[in-house]
Parts: sequence; structure tokens; C-alpha cells
Amino acid sequence: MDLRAAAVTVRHGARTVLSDMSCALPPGTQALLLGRSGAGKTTLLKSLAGLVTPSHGHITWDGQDAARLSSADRRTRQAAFGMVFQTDALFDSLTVRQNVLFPLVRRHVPTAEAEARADEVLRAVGLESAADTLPERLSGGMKKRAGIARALAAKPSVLLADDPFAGLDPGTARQVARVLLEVSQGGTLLVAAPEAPLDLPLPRWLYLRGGQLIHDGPPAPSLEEERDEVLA
Ligand SMILES: Nc1ncnc2c1ncn2[C@@H]1O[C@H](COP(=O)(O)OP(=O)(O)OP(=O)(O)O)[C@@H](O)[C@H]1O
Repeated sequence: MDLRAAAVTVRHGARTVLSDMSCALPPGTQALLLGRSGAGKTTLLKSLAGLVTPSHGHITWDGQDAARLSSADRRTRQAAFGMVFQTDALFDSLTVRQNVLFPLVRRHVPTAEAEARADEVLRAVGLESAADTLPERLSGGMKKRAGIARALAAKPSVLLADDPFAGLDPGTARQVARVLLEVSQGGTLLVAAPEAPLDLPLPRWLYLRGGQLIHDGPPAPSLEEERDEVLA
């Protein structure tokens, strides 16, 4: 999917959370969305996926304004998005495999196809041997990978991941980064994080500061140093 934000402003009450932000994410884009806590990363991801409607400006999906689609059309198009949220929770009473199957069943994917896809994505994230395990028995990194598998099961063409490394030790974060890279080949991958993850050296950085996009281009580590100076 060709994904664009055109002069997008998002306000919550009197507060401007994203300000006049534009970017183009053509199919196959691989980018990091960086910025300190509160910079607006989650809001941008949700706006791109049509979960937050801009106060001004437009989000377009293959050239169509997401806000102008009927709610039925919007839901259909949203199937192109795989989302990994910070607060994603797995259902405690379902096994890992059942968790991955859940969104497919809800979308009425035929059982045999759903099961084949669940097994394929669980293999892709290295969780095939934990498929019949309940989430409470998984490590933090395994839960994260199960969340990625669930997002991938519907074969999204755009994978949006919100701080998928939060709370993970460096080894596990590396594993999750590898999975994200492997599974997103060919599609669009946008990963939000407070700082650039060493193990996910994506070629493009979108850098938000106070709701404004201050950089959209190749990696620019000096932005992160500036941030430290501001905080010091
Ligand atoms: N529904 C809402 N109502 C009011 N304020 C909100 C709402 N959603 C987000 N905000 C505010 O908007 C700002 C940006 O939030 P957002 O979650 O997009 O930032 P972020 O960069 O993802 O931060 P973090 O890395 O901490 O998740 C924050 O100050 C937040 O408190």
C-alpha cells in the first residue's frame, strides 16, 4: 500500500499532538520513527492506520483519503495493516497458536487456510515449539514475538510496530529485530522507538520532536545527541 500523510495535524482538546506533518511511505518502505516519549510516535502510527482521524490534513491509502471512506470500506482496507502496539496483550486463556488464529477466525478466513498461516508465522518468529503454550509461560521476548506473529497472520502489506523493544534485554531485542526484518521483506515496515535500535539499522529515519517532523531522510545520529544536550 502507498501510504501518505499530507499536512496532518492531530489535536486532543487544546493540545496539538502532531503538527502539520507530511511524509510519503511508498510500498516497501523500511523506516524508523524516532523521538522521545510524548513526541507523537504512537499518534502518527495510529493516524496512518486510520485509527485516529486528523484534525487537519489527510492520510491517504493508495491515493484515497482514509477519512472519506465508508466505515465498511475503511475496515476492509485496514486489513492491509499489521499493528504491534506497546500495550498489546495476548489472551491469557488461549494458547499462542489460538491467539494467532483469533484475528483470522474473526475475519472468517477458512479454517484450513487460517491454521496453515498461523503455523507459517509462528515458524517465522521461531515460536513453533511454543504454539500450544499459554502466554503466562512465555518470556517477555516470546510474548513480543507472539504479538508480531498475530499481526503478521493476516499478511499485512504494512507492518507498524510501536516500540517493540520496550522492556526487552539486548539479546531478546536483537532476536525481535531480526524477526521484524525477516518477516517484513517486500512490505512496508515502520518501527517506532525512543532511540535508534542498534540491531535494526533501517535506511530511513523519521524524527519527531514535540509533534513536528524535524527530519525525514537517512540515519542522522546527531539528532539523538542533540536530544541529550537538551535534556542535560
Ligand atoms: N487520546 C489522547 N488524549 C489526550 N492526549 C493524548 C491522547 N493520545 C496521546 N496524547 C498525548 O499526545 C502526546 C503524544 O503521545 P504519543 O503517545 O503519540 O507519543 P509517543 O511519542 O508515542 O510517546 P511514548 O514513546 O511515550 O509512547 C503525549 O503528550 C500524550 O499525552
